[in-house]
Amino acid sequence: MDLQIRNLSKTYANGVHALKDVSLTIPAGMYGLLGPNGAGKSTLMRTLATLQEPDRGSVHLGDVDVLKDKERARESLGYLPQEFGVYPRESAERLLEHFAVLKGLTDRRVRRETVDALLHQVNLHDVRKQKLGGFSGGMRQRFGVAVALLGDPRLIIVDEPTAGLDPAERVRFLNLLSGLGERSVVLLSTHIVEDVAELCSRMAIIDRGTILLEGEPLREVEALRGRIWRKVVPRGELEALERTHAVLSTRLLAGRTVVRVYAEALPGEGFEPAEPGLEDVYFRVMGGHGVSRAVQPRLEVAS
Ligand SMILES: Nc1ncnc2c1ncn2[C@@H]1O[C@H](COP(=O)(O)OP(=O)(O)OP(=O)(O)O)[C@@H](O)[C@H]1O
Repeated sequence: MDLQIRNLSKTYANGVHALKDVSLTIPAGMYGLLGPNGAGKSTLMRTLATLQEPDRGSVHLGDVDVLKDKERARESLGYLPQEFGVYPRESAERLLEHFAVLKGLTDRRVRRETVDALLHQVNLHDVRKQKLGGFSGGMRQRFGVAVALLGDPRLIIVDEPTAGLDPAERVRFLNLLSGLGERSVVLLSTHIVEDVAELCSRMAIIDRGTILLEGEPLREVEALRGRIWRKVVPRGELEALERTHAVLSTRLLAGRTVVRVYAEALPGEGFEPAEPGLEDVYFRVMGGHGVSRAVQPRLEVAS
């Protein structure tokens, strides 16, 4: 069962063209949707989750027409939004039970077993009697996953889940997600490149409503092997270098600037070959799209 997205377009009332003819085929497994803020990720996620309408296009999950048959689609859907409100005075166990009733788990025994298993799965069983108001950000996110997993969904949508989590919570949360992707489509939307690099077997990069790249992270990284170079440069030289080289990214390291450059062959004196990473793929694809950021990647090479 895969998710087929065809020619989705959406323009908001204020004229923002948030999705421009987006088509993707997403197989079972972890799929990363990567893009900067405002790229259109949430618009796409909310559309797939049947929470808003596109202007054009179609979405099929297996044989379910998601946009036309929303009721059926919702039965196979689990959605973890960027932020969700919880009832702070309820315990994790009680609130999950409540959501289970809403999801149609009416048999008391089955419901209890399901809730119990989910609390174990997201590692909240020990704290199931505690009030959600006292939970950390990571615990809330894991509770959100338990809610999203009710009813054994075929499509799990997770929108920007690791923003605001501390490193230990993040690792724990990503491990939890990676266990889900075997039978279902798990769609992870994020602006954090490492989340995708660590977890996803396939991915797409989106910016300004357009898919810029679709593929396998490992393969895309390998394709850059031998073409990524690094150099430590004094501050004053950076600007000149950016005019003559395809600078992908710069990073401050102990007061000096480390520059990463894309080039088919040794780009000049003082450069050394660097191990390519998904961040290089990302910056290379984003280059030339006029993204405003402190360091603007430039791909044109002056003659
Ligand atoms: N309800 C809305 N009305 C008008 N414009 C909107 C609305 N929702 C989103 N937008 C605009 O559409 C574009 C895409 O937004 P979207 O939230 O889908 O991006 P995103 O990739 O999820 O970014 P973020 O990580 O910031 O949420 C942005 O320019 C945003 O300002």
